[in-house]
Amino acid sequence: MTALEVRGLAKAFSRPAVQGLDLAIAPGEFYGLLGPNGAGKTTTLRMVVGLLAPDAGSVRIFGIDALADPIAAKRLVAWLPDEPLIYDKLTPLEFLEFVAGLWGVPAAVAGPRAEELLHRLDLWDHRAERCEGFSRGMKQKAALAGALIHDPRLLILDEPLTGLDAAIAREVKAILVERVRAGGTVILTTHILEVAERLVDRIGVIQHGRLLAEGTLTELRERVGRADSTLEEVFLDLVAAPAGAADPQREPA
Ligand SMILES: Nc1ncnc2c1ncn2[C@@H]1O[C@H](COP(=O)(O)OP(=O)(O)OP(=O)(O)O)[C@@H](O)[C@H]1O
Repeated sequence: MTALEVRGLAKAFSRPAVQGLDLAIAPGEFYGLLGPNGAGKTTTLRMVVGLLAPDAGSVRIFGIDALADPIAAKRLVAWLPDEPLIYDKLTPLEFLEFVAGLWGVPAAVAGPRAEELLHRLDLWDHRAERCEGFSRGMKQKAALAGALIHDPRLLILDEPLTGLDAAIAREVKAILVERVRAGGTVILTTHILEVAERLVDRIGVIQHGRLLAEGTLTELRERVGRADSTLEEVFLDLVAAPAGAADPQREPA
């Protein structure tokens, strides 16, 4: 069973944003979705987590049809948007208590988990302060703690490291890697290609709402014929190539 299976996903606003996208992500995989600005990454993920209705296609989360049974699918997923909203009249502890309640996590489980998350994310000393006075990075950390409080099987994060200082970014990366090692599935988007290069198992590159290339870094390097190059070089080659040119298995049009 896949953790996430997307088939023929499509969404148009004034122009097509996602065009017949297929993705299959295995349980325990750390997957990076990359693409230039406006490629359709956020639109794809918003459809996956049920915040946006697709025009066409299907989404399965651990075998559950997310369009037919959105509540069952959503129970397995946490979504951290790039600009998360938190209830900033609450303190981080109150926020986590509130979010845990929404997920039906028993207080005896949520309490210690909240404490651990706040320690790890360096928010413990601020646990009794209202989030409204927090910096952008602190709010982002509180939101990440909220995403982890119900211990989701599939964690989806949109640009999770933007705005975080180096120490916290490292801690967040460590938390994500630990989740994957423990069998969790993590999908993230990032423009920080060094992050993707070091963290993820597999990379999907999308452009104009279509999957341009997918594979491990080694596979992507082979595809563009650059054995020792960085992901940045591979990525720039892929997105600069005319459609189909980077794929040796594809017949020229
Ligand atoms: N709510 C919306 N209304 C109209 N157009 C939208 C909406 N959301 C996204 N789009 C358009 O869909 C396309 C894909 O946007 P999307 O945000 O998915 O890209 P992205 O890959 O996440 O980009 P970025 O890296 O800049 O965050 C863009 O052309 C964008 O302008």
